[in-house]
Amino acid sequence: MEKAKKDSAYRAGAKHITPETRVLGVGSGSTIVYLVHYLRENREKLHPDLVCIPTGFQSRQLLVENGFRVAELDEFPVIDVAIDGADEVDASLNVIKGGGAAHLREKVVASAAKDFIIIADYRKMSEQLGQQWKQGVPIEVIPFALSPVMARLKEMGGAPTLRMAQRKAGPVVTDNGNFVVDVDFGLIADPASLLARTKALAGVVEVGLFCSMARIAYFGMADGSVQIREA
Ligand SMILES: O=C(CO)[C@H](O)[C@H](O)COP(=O)(O)O
Repeated sequence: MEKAKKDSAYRAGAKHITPETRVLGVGSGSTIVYLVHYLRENREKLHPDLVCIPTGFQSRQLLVENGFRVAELDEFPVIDVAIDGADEVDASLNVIKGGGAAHLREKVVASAAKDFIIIADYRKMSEQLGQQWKQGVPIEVIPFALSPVMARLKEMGGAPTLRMAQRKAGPVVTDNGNFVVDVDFGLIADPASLLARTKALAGVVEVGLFCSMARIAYFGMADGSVQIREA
């Protein structure tokens, strides 16, 4: 599995991070660690003034520890390329993200990017969302709105669960001070419609459905190959 993650990250890095890439969005998760390894091992191929915009605390730390310059969107509101992991990717390149509770900032960074690329291992590849990722769609909710949002999600046919922290009593609290509700909607026939309906609920800050955003996805496969899906 680690090899598959590394293969996808290195292939995408070699293809999409060129000497012209000045501002790079760097996502979150375990696959992204390999992208930072790629950057570390290929410094001579990078823009001399490369600036990285991390999507959260984890990738920020990782980039700083490896000697890369990190900045905020205030300073660099337009990103050349953003690369991020995924929890599931369907045949049309709709993506579920938020397994690491970072999808709000991940979506902001992806939206600011001229090009958004996904890296993942083969477990994330599916035909329809909900096939592989059984944990549900991550939805970031302000704590004040938790109960009404949970009730509305049930009315919409979902099975919501408040994500609980490990090694801390109580719920997961995001980098933005909010809660995450994982909502099982079964197989998702129309991700864009589900995104619109869930995002419209008062108190929902962001939904971990990324529709019509990714241009290309790289999947590291069990046999050592890398499969590519393009929008
Ligand atoms: O969306 C994310 C975090 O919110 C991650 O990108 C997603 O969970 C994939 O993580 P990993 O690379 O560890 O499988």
